[in-house]
Amino acid sequence: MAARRKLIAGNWKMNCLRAEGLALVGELSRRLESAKDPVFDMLVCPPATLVAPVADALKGGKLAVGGQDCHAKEKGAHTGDVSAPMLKDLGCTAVIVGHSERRQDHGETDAVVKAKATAVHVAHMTAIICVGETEAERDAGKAEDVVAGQLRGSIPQGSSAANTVIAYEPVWAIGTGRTPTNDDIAAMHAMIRRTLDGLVAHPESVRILYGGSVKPSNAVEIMALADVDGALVGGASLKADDFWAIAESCR
Ligand SMILES: O=C(CO)COP(=O)(O)O
Repeated sequence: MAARRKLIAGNWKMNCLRAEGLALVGELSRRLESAKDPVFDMLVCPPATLVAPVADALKGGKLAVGGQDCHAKEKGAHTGDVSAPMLKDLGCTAVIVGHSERRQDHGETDAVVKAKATAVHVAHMTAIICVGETEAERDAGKAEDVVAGQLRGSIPQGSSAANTVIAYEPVWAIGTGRTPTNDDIAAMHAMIRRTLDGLVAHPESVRILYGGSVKPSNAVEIMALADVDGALVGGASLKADDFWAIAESCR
C-alpha cells in the first residue's frame, strides 16, 4: 500500500479575532518547527479575515494555511465572495470545499462543490472535499449510498493525491461530542477508497480524513484505523494544546 502521510487540519470556522488567531498559530508553529521528524502535515484554515495575517506570520515555515471556502469563479461581480486565486495569492496551499455547513447554510449542491474544487485545482492548490451523511440518512441505512453519491458528484476530473484530499464528516458528529463507532468509521473510509477508484488517479495514495468531534481523548484510536489518513478538526483546533495532542496521536 502507498504510504500516506497523515494530515491534521484545523477548521476554525467563524471563530477568532486577529490577536487570538495569531497567538494560536504562533504556538502551533513553535511546536511544529521544534518537533523532531513529525509524522504528520499540519494545516490551519482560519476565517477569510485572518488568512492574510496568519499566512504572513507563517511564511516560510512548516505550518500550512488554507481557506474554508471559495467561489467557483476566478473573479467578477460576486459581492462578499473570495476566489481561489485570491487565497493562493495570500499563501494558501489548500481550500476546504463542500463542508456540510456550506451545503446546509448556503444550499451548496454537489455540482457547486465540484465547480469550487475545480477552481481550487486551477489555482494550483489542494481541494479538501467534504462529504458526510445526516443522522436521518444514517438511521435509514443510507449513509454509504449518500456519501458515495456525494463523491461521484463533487470530485472533478483530473483529481489525484497531488491536488485532492477527502474529508468524511458525518453531519451528526460535528460539534456534538458524538462520533461513529470505530468500525463504522473504518467501514466508511474503506467504502470511500473503493469509490475513489475510477474517480481519481491512484486512489490508494489519496488522503481520507475523518472529521466530527475529534479530540485528544479519541484521536489515538481514530487515527489508528485503516484508511484514516488524518483529521479535520473544528472545536479542538482552536486550542493549541488540544490540536497539538491530536497531531501527536498520529503514528
Ligand atoms: O466540522 C468539523 C471540521 O470541519 C468538525 O467540527 P468539530 O471538530 O467541532 O466537531
